[in-house]
Amino acid sequence: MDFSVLYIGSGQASWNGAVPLAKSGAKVAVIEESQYGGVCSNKGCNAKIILDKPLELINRVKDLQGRGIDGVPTVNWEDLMAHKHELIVPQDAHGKERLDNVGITTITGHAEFVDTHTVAVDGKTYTADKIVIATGLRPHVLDVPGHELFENSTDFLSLPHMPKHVTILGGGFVAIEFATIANAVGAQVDVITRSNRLLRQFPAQYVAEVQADLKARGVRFISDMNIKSAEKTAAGQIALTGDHEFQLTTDYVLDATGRVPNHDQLNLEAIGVEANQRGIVVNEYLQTSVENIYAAGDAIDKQVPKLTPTAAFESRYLTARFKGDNDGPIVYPAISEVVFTSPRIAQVGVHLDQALAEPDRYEVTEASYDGDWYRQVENEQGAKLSLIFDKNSKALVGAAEKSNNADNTINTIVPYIQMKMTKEQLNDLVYVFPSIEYTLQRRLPLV
Ligand SMILES: Cc1cc2nc3c(=O)[nH]c(=O)nc-3n(C[C@H](O)[C@H](O)[C@H](O)COP(=O)(O)OP(=O)(O)OC[C@H]3O[C@@H](n4cnc5c(N)ncnc54)[C@H](O)[C@@H]3O)c2cc1C
Ligand SMILES: NC(=O)c1ccc[n+]([C@@H]2O[C@H](COP(=O)([O-])OP(=O)(O)OC[C@H]3O[C@@H](n4cnc5c(N)ncnc54)[C@H](O)[C@@H]3O)[C@@H](O)[C@H]2O)c1
Repeated sequence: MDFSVLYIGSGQASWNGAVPLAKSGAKVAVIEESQYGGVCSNKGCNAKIILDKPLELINRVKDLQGRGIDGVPTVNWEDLMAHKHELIVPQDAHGKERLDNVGITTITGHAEFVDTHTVAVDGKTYTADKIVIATGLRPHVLDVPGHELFENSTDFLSLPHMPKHVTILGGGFVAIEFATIANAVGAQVDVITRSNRLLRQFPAQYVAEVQADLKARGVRFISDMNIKSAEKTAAGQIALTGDHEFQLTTDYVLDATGRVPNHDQLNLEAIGVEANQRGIVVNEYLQTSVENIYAAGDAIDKQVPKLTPTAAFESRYLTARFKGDNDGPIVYPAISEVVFTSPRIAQVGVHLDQALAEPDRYEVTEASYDGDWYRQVENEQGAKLSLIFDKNSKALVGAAEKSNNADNTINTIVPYIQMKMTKEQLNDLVYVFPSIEYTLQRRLPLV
């Protein structure tokens, strides 16, 4: 065999495990057909958070108007985009170097299976004892006449000029995060959804509040609407039609109707790897229906969120398994999530909606930060934290927050929940004062 382990794809689900595996002496190869480092590094999380940063700052400045700050700056989209390019363009080369530097063989091109131990790239074949499929997802394309006029998340993250009127199809992460950005940069934003519920992963109450906030800032929501067609107008705009004779003319359409697995381009049927429209089917060891072939990251059909930290966790799990350090099944920890709206919503552990629906099992305490002197240093209004306790064990089992600092608060809570920390242990943590963490600690039932 040419290699001990061969990874298809170079994203978070690949390099987080491949690098330590190679360092331990294994003969490792990574095949990448596009940019090294995958979606998060090149056209996902990293690029998005750069575009979000000025919004976050501006929101904080707005909250302090007349309280020490006069005047609100505006976003210069072209300069911001240049800053984004400067940081993101080198990621591809860095991603390859990270692999080359530890002796991993990098192969650039599209991989397809020949048999269960052999993969072909541009007519050349490579063999390996074990193969890890880490091929991720690509944007879904809404199947309507004229869809070629739509752009996707990758296009938006390199948009040279912000159009006057941006229309977004979908109500998930990408749709709402990018609606927040386009609105803050000054575009008229319309969000068209086929149902009336946005961001299904997050607590209904907090999502409704974020939506109301976006509406107040001028974002229009058109719900229960199926788009039927798109056409270019004589003036160069895009004319959309939908249910009940709906018509809308706009400058730009972002198709944010989800992401689909790339496994349809791997010749899996020929070698018997089972897959469906949600991803590759794996067992509790991340093993596919073919014994020596594994899968990790967004590529797999799984219940846990398809996020960067889960992809990295799975990659590290596989490395521990391949090295013989862990022969048990994958056990997912408490997984935290955040949506980068302004304010943000973040959560970890038991879902707030589930906890509210099961009052016999869970106790939920909701606290508004409006009366909290430290959080009011920033004068943010309407920030809220829900803590979820198991009624039997009294343990903290979940939390959700809506605030500008929600990601930080929830990160602080992650170890409390994951380590099942007791009241005594929580009481023993000494945080910096004043700080968000100190403020949060005071909300927990300590001694
Ligand atoms: C706009 C956007 C914003 C996001 N923001 C966040 C965020 O803020 N936080 C967060 O946690 N997650 C975020 N995500 C999700 C995150 O990017 C993914 O969960 C993560 O990238 C998954 O990593 P992966 O390695 O499984 O797949 P990917 O990163 O998709 O990597 C798969 C790689 O495989 C390659 N490939 C596919 N098929 C082949 C083939 N046949 N041959 C060779 N190579 C192939 C692809 O080119 C790609 O580079 C975001 C996603 C998007 C699209
Ligand atoms: N902050 C973050 O962590 C973050 C940010 C962006 C993306 N992501 C990840 O990227 C992935 C993709 O995000 P996304 O927003 O593209 O997907 P998503 O699944 O979150 O949202 C897709 C949206 O499109 C709608 N939709 C699907 N098919 C449709 C159709 N035929 N017609 C109309 N609407 C349709 C869905 O109802 C949903 O509202 C997710 O796995 C997410 O975890 C994470």
